[in-house]
Amino acid sequence: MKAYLDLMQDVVDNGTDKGDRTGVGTRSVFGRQIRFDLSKGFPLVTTKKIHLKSVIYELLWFLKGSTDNNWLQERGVSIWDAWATEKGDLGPIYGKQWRSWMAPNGETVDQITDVIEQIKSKPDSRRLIVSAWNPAELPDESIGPQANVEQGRMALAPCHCLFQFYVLDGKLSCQLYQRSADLFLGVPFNIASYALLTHMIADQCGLGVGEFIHTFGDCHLYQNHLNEDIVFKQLKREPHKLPQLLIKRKPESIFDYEFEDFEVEGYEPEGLIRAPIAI
Ligand SMILES: Nc1nc(=O)c2c([nH]1)NC[C@@H]1CN(c3ccc(C(=O)N[C@@H](CCC(=O)O)C(=O)O)cc3)CN21
Ligand SMILES: O=c1ccn([C@H]2C[C@H](O)[C@@H](COP(=O)(O)O)O2)c(=O)[nH]1
Repeated sequence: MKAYLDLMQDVVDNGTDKGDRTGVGTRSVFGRQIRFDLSKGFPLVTTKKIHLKSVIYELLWFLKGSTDNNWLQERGVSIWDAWATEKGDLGPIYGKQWRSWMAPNGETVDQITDVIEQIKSKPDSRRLIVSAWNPAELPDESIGPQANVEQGRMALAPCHCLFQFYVLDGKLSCQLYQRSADLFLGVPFNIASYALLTHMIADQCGLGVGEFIHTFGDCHLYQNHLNEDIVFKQLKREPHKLPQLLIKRKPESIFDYEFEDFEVEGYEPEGLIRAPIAI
């Protein structure tokens, strides 16, 4: 995970201090890319402990097409609590756009089913894309997350907003475009989530895994993470060897995986580093 630490150092060294929507303030760079060869191990950050359980349940929740925070809460996952309404609604965020994007004729598009079908039938296609960026359902920035949800809009605009697959020599690669990236808290989750998704889709399509390529727009460190207890503490740590992902079962479809199907072997991280989240 040296690439991740190098990117963090790059933002510290070359970033510009800049205001942002949350009012916390960031140090930010624009336009970066890191890549991981998924055949060499599972890219789970080792310089602090990552709560993989939250990552796995969040991905299964996206794949179910759910935007109901109660489903996550029932499984002990609280990462979306700050954006949900009292009833647990998050508006038409990722799960909705991935599985039931609203078409003008009133029908819905299941982008996940479609992209898997395309990977299987047309692996050379250059259109193997899933987009969560639906301008018609973006939040109104002048009001808060819950008020947006009450108006039928997304609680938060998609950060990991578009991904594309590529098949070569029997291996599946995935590239993500992330328009906005909270490098300390969000990005380790995003890397692990898309690496897991690539493994699952490769499994379903009878392919091996290639690379995960992570491309960033506004890549930032929040000002309240830029201190000796958080970012600089992590930058002093040496990355450990990567763990291996084991998928113990191949279900009928991408939508039938369960939490217990995944095991990560050999994960020996440094200790947890807590940090405040910008809302
Ligand atoms: N500012 C910000 N950063 C994000 O990364 C982010 C958002 N907002 N809003 C929407 C989602 C929610 N995500 C989150 C939210 C919380 C954690 C977090 O607190 N992580 C802790 C604890 C993990 C846990 O409880 O499972 C960590 O140490 O990683 C991570 C990602 C990612 N997204
Ligand atoms: O998966 C995610 C979701 C969110 N983030 C971060 C990126 C930003 O710090 C905030 C979103 O604020 P915007 O003003 O909408 O850009 O959340 C992330 O890193 N990963």
